[in-house]
Amino acid sequence: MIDANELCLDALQALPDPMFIISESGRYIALLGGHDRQYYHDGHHLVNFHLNDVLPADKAAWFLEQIQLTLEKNALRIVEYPLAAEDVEGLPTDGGPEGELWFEGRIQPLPKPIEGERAVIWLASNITERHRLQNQLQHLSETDELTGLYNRRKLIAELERRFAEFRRYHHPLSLIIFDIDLFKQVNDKYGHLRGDAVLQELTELCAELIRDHDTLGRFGGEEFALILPNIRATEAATTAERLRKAIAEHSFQHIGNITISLGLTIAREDDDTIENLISRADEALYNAKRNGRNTYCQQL
Ligand SMILES: Nc1nc2c(ncn2[C@@H]2O[C@H](COP(=O)(O)OP(=O)(O)OP(=O)(O)O)[C@@H](O)[C@H]2O)c(=O)[nH]1
Repeated sequence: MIDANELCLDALQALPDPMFIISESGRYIALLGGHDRQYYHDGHHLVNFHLNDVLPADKAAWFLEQIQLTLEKNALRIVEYPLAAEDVEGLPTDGGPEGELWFEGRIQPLPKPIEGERAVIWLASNITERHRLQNQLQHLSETDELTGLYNRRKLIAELERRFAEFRRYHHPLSLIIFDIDLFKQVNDKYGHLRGDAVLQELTELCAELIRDHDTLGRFGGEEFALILPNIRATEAATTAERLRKAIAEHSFQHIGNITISLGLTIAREDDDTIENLISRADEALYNAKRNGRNTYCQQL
């Protein structure tokens, strides 16, 4: 006949992921499972130590906060966090995965106190590979393949974020939309691949001319957008002129000189959405084209 207690214990010991039992004050009460050294280090020495004894202060505080929140909610909580073997005092470094690992922690309150203290089960699954893929996917979904710049989707999200800051804190915000003049002729004369190379070279040139917190992205086709937070209209106009001049003076590989036209606007108190900003910048760009190209116009 099967001994249910023995089976339970065997099953717990064989858990693929480490299961910590941690008290409300942060003491490791027990550790079960997690024996595969391909995914986990041996953390058995942690038992009876306190989170503060073995983790850097900020990490220990974060773990304690998660335990507290779980006990308050009295329900399962799922968190994701990075942790490297070097972060954990006394962890044997021979064997076990290297570098920063990402974990999913499934934290569940225990029904009864242990030695007078409330406690949780903290099941830690190594999700490093999943995390890496998620990052890669996110990067792909936000990036324009040809230029490596933010794509339209990410630009819109970034503009939304900056516009919310403008509405909330009245931080000034400018938007420049620019596009290459007569780019169709470049493609027709030199071919699409050379045209692509121009888009890449132009990207590198522009990236050198903007501030760290400005956001440059490809809005679509040969159209780019530059989001300039915390800048006055006059400074944004200086940036527009700087870009225009730098492009006009640059000799692009194989094709020589090209020019761009730019439309500039700033966020206004009566703007309801970023669509207002985008359409004013577009209008300004259209005016720049009408004014003979290789220039910038503003629609404030
Ligand atoms: N090589 C290349 N060309 C592109 C890409 N995206 C858009 N284009 C080209 O950009 C050109 C845009 O042409 P138009 O909209 O007529 O504008 P334009 O010739 O630049 O003229 P203006 O904007 O009026 O100065 C088209 O020939 C598109 O094929 C791209 O990824 N690579």
